[in-house]
Amino acid sequence: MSRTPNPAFQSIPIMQEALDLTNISSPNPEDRRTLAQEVRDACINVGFFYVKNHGIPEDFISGALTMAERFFSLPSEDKMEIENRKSPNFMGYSPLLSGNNDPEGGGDLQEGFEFGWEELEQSSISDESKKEAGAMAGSNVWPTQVPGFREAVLQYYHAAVKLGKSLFPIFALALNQEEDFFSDKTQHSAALLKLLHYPPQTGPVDERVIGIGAHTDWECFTILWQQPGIEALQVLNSEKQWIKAPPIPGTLVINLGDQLARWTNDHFKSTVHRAINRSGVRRYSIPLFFGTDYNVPLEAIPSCVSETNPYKYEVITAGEYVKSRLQATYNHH
Ligand SMILES: O=C(O)CCC(=O)C(=O)O
Ligand SMILES: [Fe+2]
Repeated sequence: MSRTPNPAFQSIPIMQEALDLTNISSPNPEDRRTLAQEVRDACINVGFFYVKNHGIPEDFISGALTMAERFFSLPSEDKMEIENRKSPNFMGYSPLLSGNNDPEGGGDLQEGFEFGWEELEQSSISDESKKEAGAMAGSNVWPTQVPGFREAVLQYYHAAVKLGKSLFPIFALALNQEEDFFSDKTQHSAALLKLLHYPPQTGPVDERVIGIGAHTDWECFTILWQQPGIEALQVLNSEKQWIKAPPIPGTLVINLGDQLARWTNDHFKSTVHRAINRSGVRRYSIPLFFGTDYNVPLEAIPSCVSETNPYKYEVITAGEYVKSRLQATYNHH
């Protein structure tokens, strides 16, 4: 694919008019292709876009938010029982300042709770499917102190995973590939959900310690729900300006991560972003990081490689890549 320089973006598409996902699984291929073209433009120019009619019911969102509020209000000792550093895959609770997404930073001023794929009905998880899902799945830890927590957050998770699964064919079309290009690579839903709580940051702010420091995401794409009414997220353009990506009611933000940048040899952008909560009140957000399966090698699609745009990345499996980034982020002390 040819590369033409693009001007620095000044706002996030499609902020005025979020991309309408009503046709995401339309039986009419033309509808899907039209959507894919819009996605393609956003992926090449910005790496971030808003979507509406995304299919996640509002009450699943409010259910997950309520549980996040209850969980993060627990005493620290309760939360530390499931600290992520006790888990081989960093599942569970990450306290304030325990993670550091920006190597130049002094820790992220957020606390989180992370988990991966799990059926709602616990009995139906077979050991075999856990094993195949690789080291990034199948070993969640749950707080025991908040009744209904697991069910409510898994309900949101499964709705968001469904949305993510229906986005993969659109990304494939946007890359001029067959719609099922990612199907064999996403059999086990390597999707990690993180509940995030950002306490307010008032007074003078040390730029090295903000809600989440400048970083890119590590998976293919992220489906991000932001709490309405509180601005925090900012996205870096090519002129090194921070562009606001405020919450817009009824929408979600989709942003690309490093795996899609690697699949496309940077044709699609994994764009640097950060969050700072200066609102004076607590802020919650819920990213779902959607990657390919653990053992899938991240190899550039041949049409994205040319003499003028040679291979940029060493091939590594999706799971090893994410795991190495988790280690770097949580072992920074
Ligand atoms: O809280 C947000 O708005 C962004 C979170 C984020 O970028 C992340 O967790 O990777
Ligand atoms: Fe992020």
